[in-house]
Amino acid sequence: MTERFSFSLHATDGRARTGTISTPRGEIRTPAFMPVGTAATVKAMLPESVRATGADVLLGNTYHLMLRPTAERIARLGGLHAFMNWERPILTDSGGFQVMSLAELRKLTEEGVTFRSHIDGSRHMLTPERSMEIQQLLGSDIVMCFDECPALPAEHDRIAESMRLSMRWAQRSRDAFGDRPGHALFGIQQGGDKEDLRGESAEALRAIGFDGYAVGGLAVGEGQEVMFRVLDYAPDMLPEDKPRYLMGVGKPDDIVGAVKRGIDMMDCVLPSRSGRTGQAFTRRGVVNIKNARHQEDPRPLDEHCSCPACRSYSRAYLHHVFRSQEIISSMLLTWHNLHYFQELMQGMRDAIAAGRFADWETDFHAQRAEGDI
Ligand SMILES: CNc1nc2cc(C(=O)NN)ccc2[nH]1
Repeated sequence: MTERFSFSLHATDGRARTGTISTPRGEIRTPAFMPVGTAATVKAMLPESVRATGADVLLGNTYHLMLRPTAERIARLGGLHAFMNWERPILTDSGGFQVMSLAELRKLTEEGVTFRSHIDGSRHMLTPERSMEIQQLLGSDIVMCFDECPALPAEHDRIAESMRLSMRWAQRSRDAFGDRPGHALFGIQQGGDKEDLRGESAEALRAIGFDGYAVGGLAVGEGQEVMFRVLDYAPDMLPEDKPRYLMGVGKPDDIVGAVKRGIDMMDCVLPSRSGRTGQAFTRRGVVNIKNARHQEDPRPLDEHCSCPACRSYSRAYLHHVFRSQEIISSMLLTWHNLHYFQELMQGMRDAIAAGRFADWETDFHAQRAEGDI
């Protein structure tokens, strides 16, 4: 068991990399997909079920937990790991992104953001210092800098102004985080889809020095083509010996394209959220289980899948429990989707280690039927 945080690369294939992040709470195999546990739970899943899908690390949301039940209460109860019964690594975001997308009556200043809770209208403030305090109260293993994430498309000057604020906040986050062996602080590169601004941001973060570096400000409406164009240069601007984390991504083909371009970690609500809306991801594409064509289909979602949904239930059954809004519908489809996402990551880790990522990617795209299946 290591007392420190470290990252070691095992193999590269083109720009794709595979490695291990070692933390005091366990190892993270990269490239890694992090299920999102917003309110101290991965919705519709027990923690042991999340582990059974192959997840090494979860994401927790600072914005939600600071509002309810509050970071102070979670700290009094022993921290987020004990509270939610997940003893492996947890990465928490800083709250910056969600305060801009969920909170009401937001006011942004150099100091930070004041806002009203979307739950009960109570007034709150997030600053780099407060965000570090909250993430420390939660007991997070990987802490994210407090930053601002502009929506795209946006003008160069607007993106520049936002990125430079985020870099000043990155320094304040670093100063407030202090020296915490075994805990990591990740900086977040901003700069939208502007290569010069992405470079300026990377240099600013490198000068401050972080344990890992996120590519932020993407998957905010720019579309896959623009996102991949940015990923054609942005990750390589970041230190190659540290983990690179692409925030908020994504669909399976987004994930494959990001790993191909040097990304080591990702998180997305897609597998869990879409599971609750009846969307099942398979190697051949998406199954919309609510579609009437599944109502008497005795086959599993995916005959090659070993998850509980595919081992023991038919599409007809999944169609029925979804239509009936039965709780087991969310349980089975979420489990299946998280299992599929982890299988995708394992497939890429193996392919990169064997130097056959290009063949694996060709096969990945070849298997995907057009449209619904
Ligand atoms: C779903 N898309 C998406 N983009 C994100 C960007 C950030 C970011 O730049 N934080 N500083 C965080 C979460 C995101 N989720």
